[in-house]
Amino acid sequence: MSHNLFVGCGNMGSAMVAGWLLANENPGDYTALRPSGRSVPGIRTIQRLGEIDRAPDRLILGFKPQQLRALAPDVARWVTRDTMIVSMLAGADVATLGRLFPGARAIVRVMPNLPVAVRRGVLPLYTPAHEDKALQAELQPWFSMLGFAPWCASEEEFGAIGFVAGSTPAYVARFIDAFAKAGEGRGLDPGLALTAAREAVLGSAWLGATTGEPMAELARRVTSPNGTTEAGLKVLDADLPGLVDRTLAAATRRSAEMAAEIRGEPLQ
Ligand SMILES: NC(=O)C1=CN([C@@H]2O[C@H](COP(=O)(O)OP(=O)(O)OC[C@H]3O[C@@H](n4cnc5c(N)ncnc54)[C@H](OP(=O)(O)O)[C@@H]3O)[C@@H](O)[C@H]2O)C=CC1
Ligand SMILES: O=C(O)[C@@H]1CCC=N1
Repeated sequence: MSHNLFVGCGNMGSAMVAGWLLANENPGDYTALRPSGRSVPGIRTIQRLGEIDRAPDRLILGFKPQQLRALAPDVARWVTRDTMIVSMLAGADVATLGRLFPGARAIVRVMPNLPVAVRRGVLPLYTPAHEDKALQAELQPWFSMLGFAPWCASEEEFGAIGFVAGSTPAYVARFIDAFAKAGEGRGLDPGLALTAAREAVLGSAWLGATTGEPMAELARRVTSPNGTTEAGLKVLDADLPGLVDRTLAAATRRSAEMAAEIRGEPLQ
């Protein structure tokens, strides 16, 4: 049994743990380091690395990217040739991770999103040893317990999928809230408006995933000629593609800034 040690297990680490436990993983195979002493439901939590009772096979970096350079020397002391580094740190590229953890068996990047907690996440994967089919075969079932876990051929592709999926739960939450607020503005009870908007988004994505049809076709099937949806889409279509593009561009810029900060380069 592999020992999976989270160094930092807050929002995202805890979501991953919840997903793995939901998939009937053995809680004894997971340990979380949280300096605050807060618990992670279902697994052992420690406050210092010195408290681990066995060497980790997979050491999962779950703290903030800005902490990487400060924490790496202490973490590296627990890395042997058998230890895999799994990094979920936005903006920390494999070259930087490789320099900080030179003795590791492998470096794997994952960019999960929050629905991993209910095993419906999107979690792109990248390793510089991506041609190593044995490594991929070893890890695929583990990550796939949490959702859609594609291996990326390049770090650029990994970054692009991460931008499409990693933050999307936050964007979708805003989208649902905007519809709920608009419903409230039209006299709906707030709870009813929120439930209706959330279920409509969930049902639409579910339907699209079930039929596999192009999103344009799904939209067409909703849109009666000269009906209400057509009138609404004329407004939405004028702004949404540009808005989404600017949103991802801002996240991409920030990721590049964070990568430079992590490498210790001065900000532009
Ligand atoms: N949130 C998200 O949706 C996503 C996050 N990520 C990445 O996940 C990582 C964590 O983000 P998120 O979970 O949101 O952040 P949180 O702030 O929720 O979690 C950060 C964790 O780091 C721990 N920590 C703080 N200081 C130390 C330290 N000195 N040593 C060890 N651990 C420490 C915290 O401990 P304590 O719990 O005790 O406070 C906490 O568990 C980031 O690198 C982010 O880029 C990637 C994809 C999506
Ligand atoms: O906001 C962030 O930086 C992290 C990475 C993707 C989602 N949350």
